[in-house]
Amino acid sequence: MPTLGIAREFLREFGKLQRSVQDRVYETFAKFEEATFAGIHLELIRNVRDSRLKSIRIDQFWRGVVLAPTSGDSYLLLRVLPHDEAYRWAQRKSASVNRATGSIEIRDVASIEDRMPRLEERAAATSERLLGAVSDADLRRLGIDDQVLAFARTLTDLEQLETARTMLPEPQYDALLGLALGMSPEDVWTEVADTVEPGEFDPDDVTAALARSTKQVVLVSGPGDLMEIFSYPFDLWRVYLHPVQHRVAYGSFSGPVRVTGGPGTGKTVAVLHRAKYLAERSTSDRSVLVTTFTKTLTSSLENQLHTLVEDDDVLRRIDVRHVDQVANQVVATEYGRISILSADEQRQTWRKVIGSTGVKFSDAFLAQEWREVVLANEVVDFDGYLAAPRRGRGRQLGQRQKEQIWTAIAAFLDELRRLDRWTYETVCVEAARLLADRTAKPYQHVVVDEGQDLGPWGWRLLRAAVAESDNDLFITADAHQRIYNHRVSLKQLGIKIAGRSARLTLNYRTTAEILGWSIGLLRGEEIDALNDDLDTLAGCRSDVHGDRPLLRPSMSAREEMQALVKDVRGWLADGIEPDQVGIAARTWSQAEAASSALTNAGLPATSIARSKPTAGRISVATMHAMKGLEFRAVAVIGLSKDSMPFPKAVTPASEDPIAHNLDLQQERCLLFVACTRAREKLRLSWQGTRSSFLPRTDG
Ligand SMILES: Nc1ncnc2c1ncn2[C@@H]1O[C@H](COP(=O)(O)OP(=O)(O)OP(=O)(O)O)[C@@H](O)[C@H]1O
Repeated sequence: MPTLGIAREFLREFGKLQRSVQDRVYETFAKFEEATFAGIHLELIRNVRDSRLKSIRIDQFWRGVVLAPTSGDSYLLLRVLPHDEAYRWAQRKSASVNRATGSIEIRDVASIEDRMPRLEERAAATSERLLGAVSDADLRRLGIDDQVLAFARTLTDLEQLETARTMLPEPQYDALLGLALGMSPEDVWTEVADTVEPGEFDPDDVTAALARSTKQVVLVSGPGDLMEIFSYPFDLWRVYLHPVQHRVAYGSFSGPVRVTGGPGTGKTVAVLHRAKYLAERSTSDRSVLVTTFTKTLTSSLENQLHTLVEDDDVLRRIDVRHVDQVANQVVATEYGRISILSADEQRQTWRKVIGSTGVKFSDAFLAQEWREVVLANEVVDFDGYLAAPRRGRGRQLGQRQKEQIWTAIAAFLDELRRLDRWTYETVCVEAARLLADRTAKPYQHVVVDEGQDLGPWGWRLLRAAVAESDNDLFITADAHQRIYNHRVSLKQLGIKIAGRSARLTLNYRTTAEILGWSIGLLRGEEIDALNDDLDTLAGCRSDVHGDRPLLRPSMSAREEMQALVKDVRGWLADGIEPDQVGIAARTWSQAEAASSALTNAGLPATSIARSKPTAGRISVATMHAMKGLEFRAVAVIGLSKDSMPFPKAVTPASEDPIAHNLDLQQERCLLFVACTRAREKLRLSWQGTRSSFLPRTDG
């Protein structure tokens, strides 16, 4: 029976073809099961370097380029292009089998040859080498062959490598990029090894190579499968996972697992598949909790689970709710309905306490001290407070000051009790206490997305909600996207992940240009990764290329809004649907202003603080609310010196230098989150002087 493979890279292009051409592509290949390709009629291409590359007629103008090995019955569809372009494309390419992974790879052999003399000339002028620290033996072990090795040895900077991306065979490019971005050969090997089956590879056996090429090729098992793939060319995550995603989502583990990875590397996708895997093996309803920290994210997880899981019985076993909802339910079941203080009411309560006790600290300082020292360390009395570590707090306090603070905190808690009111934190603390005493836990498995933003009280609750057992907790997190100042150590919270960590590095969302630019915003920041270790973005990369981010200065707020309306119109005119456009602002009032400007200009816009992203409407939101979402085009507005970092969110250095630096880091992370929501277009604007976070030049 013939095997048909579709190059994943082609699928993205397929999604952009006209509907009529897409239909013809489907019709051409839907017959593959009944006819061998000899029957479908492959045409020879003249002057081709690799005679296994043939053309197939799609319609009068369009041709497919197919890799059709001389023996066997396997075929790989590589491209669909207008006739002449398809021929030119094929004439420059050749196929091979990677030595390390055994997977199929396509290279632009003609361009590599064309590029070599210039690179050699430049290399002769300097002793600098991009991969000078890596030995030939390591490169070969990672699958680099003779031609690519010679090429790699001439490289003197990262840009030369990046511009060669479309020429080099993908697995070899990935390995070189990982090394160039600072990964060790061992780390690169760990990634490569995930895709390798032990044994020798026959370089001529294309059928076996296709089966091994899960990263590059989607294998089609029949017309139904083909229809499914062509119907969701952008939703491949439902069916085909990166090997690391697959290993973590479909493996069995003897305890909690942590998956880290930069933005867009498929952590949420891993969460969704994990929930499906666990629910399929579970027997009772609502036994798998899928959770995160906000309402918008929770509803987005719920929608995606409905896309992934078709069986209603399996869906019923999954309970999607955010951590505060879980806590609320536990506490309300015990005590009846509870009432939570709003942020404003909390501030007023602190101020009242300051008035009655006469302490000389601000309400913000006391609230932080309570959360980050008292609650984080489960302090219950003054002696405990004296002994507690003050992680992330820089201001030194003497015994007398601590006495004052403790008096204020005790008065605040008395006031909560007197009013019979709660805060989100106290609900979590109480829920964790109630659950810790129970042997029958509410869940068999807990799956957490965006774990970097849960506070210690949230983690204690989740730990108490599931018994310590195999596959108890599955956690994804990216500390670079931490937008609330919670610094936790999972180890200290009783969540032991030693030996059960994985890192995702391939970004599926954002173009390399947007990702690289956004990573630049965080350069030099040391960011801890939930477990007393540092997180890293080394190796985080994207294979898709596009425009560089656009920086748009304005003289006034009015001018900034006018330019925004103009650029958004341009995106819509280019065919980007309104619901694929996101506008992010640092503050609520900036978001409101943008929403009004767009609406007044007749463009459909919705503020997603009030409702979910809506079909047919542009989403406008604060950067916080953008978390976890993605859009084809994103405008980040209001990036003036006075708004970003947002002064109210930054503790003055004079009050607490450590908190000051952490607050600045958090503001940078927030901008990073907003920028990495963009798939293809990113535009940043400000009025007057630009934020110090932005590069000084626009190039
Ligand atoms: N294996 C895959 N194949 C194709 N696309 C994928 C794959 N995994 C994820 N994606 C796509 O990549 C994009 C980002 O995925 P996802 O939201 O899971 O990333 P993330 O790491 O959770 O991102 P963030 O931390 O920035 O919110 C989504 O559009 C998703 O559909």
